[in-house]
Amino acid sequence: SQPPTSASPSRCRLCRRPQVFWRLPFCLLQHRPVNESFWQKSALFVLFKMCPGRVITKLLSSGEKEVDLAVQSAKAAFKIWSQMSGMERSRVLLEAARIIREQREEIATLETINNGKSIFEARVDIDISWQCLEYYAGLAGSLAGEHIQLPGGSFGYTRREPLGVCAGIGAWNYPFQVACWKAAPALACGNAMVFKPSPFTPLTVVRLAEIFTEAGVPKGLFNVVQGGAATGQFLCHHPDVAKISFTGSVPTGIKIMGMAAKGIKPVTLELGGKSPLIIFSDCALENAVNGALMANFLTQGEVCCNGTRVFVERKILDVFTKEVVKRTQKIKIGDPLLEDTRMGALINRPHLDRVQGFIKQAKEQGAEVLCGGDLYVPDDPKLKNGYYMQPCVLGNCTDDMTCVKEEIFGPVMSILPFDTEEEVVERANNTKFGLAGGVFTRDIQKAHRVVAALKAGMCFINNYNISPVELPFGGYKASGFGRENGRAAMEYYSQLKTVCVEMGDVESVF
Ligand SMILES: NC(=O)c1ccc[n+]([C@@H]2O[C@H](COP(=O)([O-])OP(=O)(O)OC[C@H]3O[C@@H](n4cnc5c(N)ncnc54)[C@H](O)[C@@H]3O)[C@@H](O)[C@H]2O)c1
Ligand SMILES: C[N+](C)(C)CCCC=O
Repeated sequence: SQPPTSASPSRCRLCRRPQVFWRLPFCLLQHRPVNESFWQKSALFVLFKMCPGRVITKLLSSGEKEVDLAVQSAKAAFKIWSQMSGMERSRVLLEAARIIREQREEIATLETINNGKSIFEARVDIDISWQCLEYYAGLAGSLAGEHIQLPGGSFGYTRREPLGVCAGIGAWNYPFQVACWKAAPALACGNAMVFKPSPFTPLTVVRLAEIFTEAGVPKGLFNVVQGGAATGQFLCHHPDVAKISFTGSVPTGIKIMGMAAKGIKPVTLELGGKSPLIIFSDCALENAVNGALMANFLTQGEVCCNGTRVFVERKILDVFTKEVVKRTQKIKIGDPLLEDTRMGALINRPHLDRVQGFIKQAKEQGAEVLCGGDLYVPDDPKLKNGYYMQPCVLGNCTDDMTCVKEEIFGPVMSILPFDTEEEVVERANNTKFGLAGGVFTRDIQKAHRVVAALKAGMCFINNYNISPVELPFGGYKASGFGRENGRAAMEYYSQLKTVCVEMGDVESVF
C-alpha cells in the first residue's frame, strides 16, 4: 500500500479517525502496519487480527545488526550440525515432528489467530508440516554421492554437501507450513536457516524455532528475524548467507533474484500463479465441483496454486455452474476459531479492498457475478469490522479480462466455457504464470495428454490442491523455479563435490 501523503497529527492517515496515540501517523486501534518504512524506522510493529482493534502482540523489527547476529549464530550452529551424520540429524527432526504432532491444537489455534484462516484448515496445515519434517528426517540418512571407477584402479566419488546458512523468506498465507517446507529439507541436508516470516503473520514461526530447540538442534540452527522488505534485504545481501529460498509475489521474486545474482547465490523462487482447471464433459460431476471449490476457496482463496481459471466444456457449462454456485453459497464464513467455519478473514483491509477492486473491474469489463463478492458481516458484534467477504463466482468471463489474467489471491473463481481439447490447452497455457493446473475427466488417456501439454509445474488429475509432501512442488515460467517437497528439494539445499582419486603414479606432460 502507498502511504497517504497528508497527515494531521491528531487523525489517522488511513481512516481519518481521531488518534488515540496522536504522535503516530496511523490509528493504532484500527490498522495493521501499512507503511513499512515508518514501522521499520520505529523498529516496532503491531499486529491486529480477526478481531479488528485488538492488539495481539508487539514485535521488534530486525535491523542490520540483528540480522547479522542471527546469521552469525546460525553459522556457529552449522559447524556442529553439518558434521553430524544424516541419521543423527534425522532423530532430531523426528523429535521436532513429534512435538508438533503433540502440540497440533495449540499451534493450529495460533496459526488461525496469525492468519485468519479457519481452525479446520489450520489443523491440516500443521499436519502437513509435521509430515514434511518426518519425510525429510527419513531422507536425511540417504543423502549420498556415487562412486565412479576410472582406469588403472583410480576412481572418483561425489559428495552431497550442505550449502551453509540458508535464508528462508515466507509469505503470509501458509506461515507455519511454508517455514517447514523450507526448514525441513534445509536442515536434513545439514544446513542452518535464518527465516523471515511475513510481517503480517510473524507468530507461528517463532513457535517452530522453539520446537527445533526443544527437539535438540544446536542453538541458533534455525533463527527467526522479524520485519518487512528491509529486513529481507539485509538477509539476502548478507555475505554469509549461502542460499535464498523465497515464497511470495512475482515482483518481490524479481528483486530477490537480483540480490542473489549480486552475491552469486542459488535461489529457489516459489511465486504466484493464475492456474487453469479444465473440466471436461465426461468428468464425474460431483468430483469436479468439489475440485473446483478446493481449487478456489481454501484459505479465503489466498493460495498460490489456486485453479482460478475454471474452463468448463460448454456441454456441461450450465449444470456445472449451477452446482458450483449452489455449493459456494453454502460455505460457512465467520469466526475462524469455530469448528464449523470453513472460510475465515482475509489477511488485511488493503488486501480485502484489492480483491473487491478486481470484482468491480470484472463487472465493468462484462463479467457477471453469479454469487458472492460482497463484504460479509458476521452476527458476532466483535467481528463486525473483520476482513470477511463472500466467496465469489464470476460467469460470462473471457480470456482478456483482468480477473482472468491477473492473480487476485482472494476467493474469486472465473468460469470460462470451451469447446475442444486443443482450444482449451492453448488458452490454459496463454499466461505468464505456470505454477499449477488441473483436469477432470474419466478419459485417462485424455487426462495424461492434457497435463503433458500444460506448461505448469504442479498438475492434478481428478483432484486439486492436495499436498502430499512426497511430491515436488514448484512453478514454470513467472511462477518461479526450484522445488519444495519430494526428493527434488534435497538437490536445492545441497551441492555436489567431486573427488578424483589417483591410485597410480602421476604422468606429467611437462
Ligand atoms: N509458489 C508458492 O509456493 C507460493 C506460496 C505462497 C504464496 N505465494 C505467492 O505469494 C504472494 C502473496 O504473498 P505476499 O503478499 O506475502 O508476497 P510478498 O512478495 O509481498 O512478500 C513475501 C515476503 O517477502 C518479503 N519481502 C518483501 N519485499 C522484499 C524485499 N525487497 N526483499 C526481501 N524480502 C522482501 C515480505 O516481507 C514477505 O516476507 C502471492 O503472489 C502468492 O501467489 C507463492
Ligand atoms: C497446501 N496448498 C493448498 C497446496 C498450498 C501450497 C502453498 C501455496 O500457497
